[in-house]
Amino acid sequence: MRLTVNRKAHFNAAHRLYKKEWSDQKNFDVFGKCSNPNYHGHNYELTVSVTGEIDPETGFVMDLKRLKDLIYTEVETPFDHKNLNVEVEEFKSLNPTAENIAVVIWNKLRDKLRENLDLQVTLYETPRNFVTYKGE
Ligand SMILES: Nc1nc2c(c(=O)[nH]1)N=C([C@H](O)[C@H](O)COP(=O)(O)OP(=O)(O)OP(=O)(O)O)CN2
Ligand SMILES: [Zn+2]
Repeated sequence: MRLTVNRKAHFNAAHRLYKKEWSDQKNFDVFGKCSNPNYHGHNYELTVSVTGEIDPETGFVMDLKRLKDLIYTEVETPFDHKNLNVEVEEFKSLNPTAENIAVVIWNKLRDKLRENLDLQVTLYETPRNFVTYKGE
């Protein structure tokens, strides 16, 4: 019997969607207002979902306190109140779209979870724009 435990988190961050090889006009044509050279911010909402068997001894799929601490260390501390393009190593050479941010978060958390647990991340960039990634 496999169940999913979920933990929500949030972070505020600035970004700019652009390709450095392109002119500001071409970036605007492709990425619109999110290519503003002076950056802009989002209130990102994250849901991390971990699926596995219930441990008969603890009754846990995974200790949600440990999941909370992992998200804090791997996501909130490095991303919250940061300019993603400028201050976060992964996005110095990777466009910080919601898709790419979700993949980076998934990879960071995947490394810290037991192999028999499945992981999905859902990232809201705005209240109406969100992406999901489960490593496929
Ligand atoms: N596939 C993607 N498309 C877009 C992304 C993205 O990360 N992946 N990002 C953006 C912008 O960064 C931003 O998310 C869009 O902002 P906006 O259009 O203002 O979105 P809203 O939901 O706030 O817009 P409403 O008009 O209020 O619905 C663009 N595309
Ligand atoms: Zn944006």
